[in-house]
Amino acid sequence: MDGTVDGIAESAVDGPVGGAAAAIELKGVSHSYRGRLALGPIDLTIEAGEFVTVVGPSGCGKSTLLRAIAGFTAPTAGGITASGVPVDGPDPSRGFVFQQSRLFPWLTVAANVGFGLRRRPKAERVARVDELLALTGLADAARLRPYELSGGMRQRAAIARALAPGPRVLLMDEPFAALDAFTRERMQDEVRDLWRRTGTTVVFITHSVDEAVYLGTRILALSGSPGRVVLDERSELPALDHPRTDPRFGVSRERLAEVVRSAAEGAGDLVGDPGRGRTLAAEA
Ligand SMILES: Nc1ncnc2c1ncn2[C@@H]1O[C@H](COP(=O)(O)OP(=O)(O)OP(=O)(O)O)[C@@H](O)[C@H]1O
Repeated sequence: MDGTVDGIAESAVDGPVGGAAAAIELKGVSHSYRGRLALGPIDLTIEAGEFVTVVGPSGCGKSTLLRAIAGFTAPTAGGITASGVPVDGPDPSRGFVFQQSRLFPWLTVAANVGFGLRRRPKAERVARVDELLALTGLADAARLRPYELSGGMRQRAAIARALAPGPRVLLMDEPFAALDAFTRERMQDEVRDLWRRTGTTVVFITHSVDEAVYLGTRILALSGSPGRVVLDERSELPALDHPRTDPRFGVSRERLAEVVRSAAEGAGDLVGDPGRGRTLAAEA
C-alpha cells in the first residue's frame, strides 16, 4: 500500500475532535423549498468507514440530503454534524462528486486533481497528485484536458480531485448515471476497490438498485416526497470478493426493488427504527 492510500486512510479514520464521534450525524433534518417540504425529517448516524448507498423515487430529496451533508445548503430544520463538528458550509473534509464531472475544461487532468491543494507547497502537491492519478489509473492522462477523456476517465479524475485533500467523507451524487453500462460496472469495481483501500466514509446516491446492493455496506431507501428513511439495512456483500455471484445478491436486489417500488407508489411507511442501520421489517 503506498503513502497516498495510507494518507487518505489516516485522514479518514482520525477525527480531529472526539474520536468516537460519528462521521456524519443528522438530527431532525428536513428541508423545504419555498415553504414546500421536500425532505425529512431524517435522523441518521453514519459511522466512519461505512459505504452508505441511498436509493429512492425521483424527486424524493436524495440530492437535497447530500447537498445538506456537504454544507452546500443549510437544512431548514434540524442539525448536521461531521466528526462531531456542526456542518456550516462546504469543507475539504467532505469531498463531493457530481453526476457530471464538472472538471475545469481549461486545466489539465493533473491541475484539476491538484486544484484543492493549490495552497500546499508545490513538492507536496505534485507528489499527492501523482499518487492520486496512479490510484485512479490516470497516470498516463495527467497532461490531457477534460475534452480528451472518456466519460469514465472524467469521473475518475473527478473522484481523484475529491480525494486529493484527504476527505474523511466522500459524497457521491449519482456519479455513474451518465456512463454506459460496461463503463459503469468497471467504475463500480474501481470505487469499491478505492473504498476498501482507503477506508473513507462514502455516501453514494443512485437510482440503480443493483448499484446500491453491490456497493453499500449500508443501504438506505427513501420514501416518495418528502423523502424519509423507509429502509436502513446493513450488508456484508461489498466485503465479498465476488458479490454479484453470491446468492444473497439477487435476494437483496429483489427486496430493495420492491421497497423502492412501494415507496414510489406512496406506500413507504416508516418501519422499525430507521437511522441506525438495523435490518428493518420491510420484508416481514
Ligand atoms: N433549488 C430548488 N428550488 C426549489 N425546489 C427544488 C430545488 N431543488 C430541488 N427542489 C425540489 O425538491 C424536491 C427534491 O429534489 P431533489 O433533487 O433533492 O430530489 P432527488 O431525489 O435527488 O431527485 P432525482 O432522483 O430526480 O435526481 C423536488 O421536488 C425538486 O423539484
